Amino acid sequence: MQGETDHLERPSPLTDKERVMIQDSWAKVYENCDDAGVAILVRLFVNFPSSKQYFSQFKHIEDVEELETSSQLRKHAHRVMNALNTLVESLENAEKVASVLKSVGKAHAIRHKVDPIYFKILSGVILEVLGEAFPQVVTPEVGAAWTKLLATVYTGIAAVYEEVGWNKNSTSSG
Ligand code: HEM
Repeated sequence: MQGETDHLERPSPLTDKERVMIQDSWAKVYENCDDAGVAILVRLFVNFPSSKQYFSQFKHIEDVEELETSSQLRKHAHRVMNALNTLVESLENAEKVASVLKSVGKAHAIRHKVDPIYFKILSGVILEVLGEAFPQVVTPEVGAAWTKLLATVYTGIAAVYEEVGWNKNSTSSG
């Protein structure tokens, strides 16, 4: 069991300053919520094509424009951005954060059978795309605060996966 817990090492809680930096920078990103969400998910699927395997409607699509216009992709982008918005709005409310992570984690583990590694990969992609799209907003300090938040999200999701008895070998992706 010990070997399984390294990814559950929780980052320290966000400081007040980090919370404010995240909320201020998110406000700019959220103004362009749909574009930013689609850019993030397209980057995920282009750079890590195996992450497409879970999406019935575009798992075989490679053309970037086709990916961008896929309604299943756009819908998921919207859902991801909405969930992130709820998290950012609730940074002061640990219970709310835990409940969002629980429902996202459970759905992806049990219903969608998504390997949790993709949540870690997605965190890196979010940072990369936001840094490129909003270089003035995402200063190194702001980037560091986001890194911490996204690590918290990932460890929270990984804990839920463990709680529901996630087993890599039971995926249907084969
Ligand atoms: C912060 C990260 C993420 C959030 C907040 C998120 C959120 C959501 C939400 C709210 C739904 C719809 C409700 C549901 O069916 O449970 C959903 C569906 C789904 N998610 Fe995610 N998701 C995230 C990451 C991922 C990743 C990394 C993958 C796979 C690589 C993934 C694959 C899916 C799939 C396959 C569905 C079903 C899509 C459909 O039925 O059209 N999600 N996600």
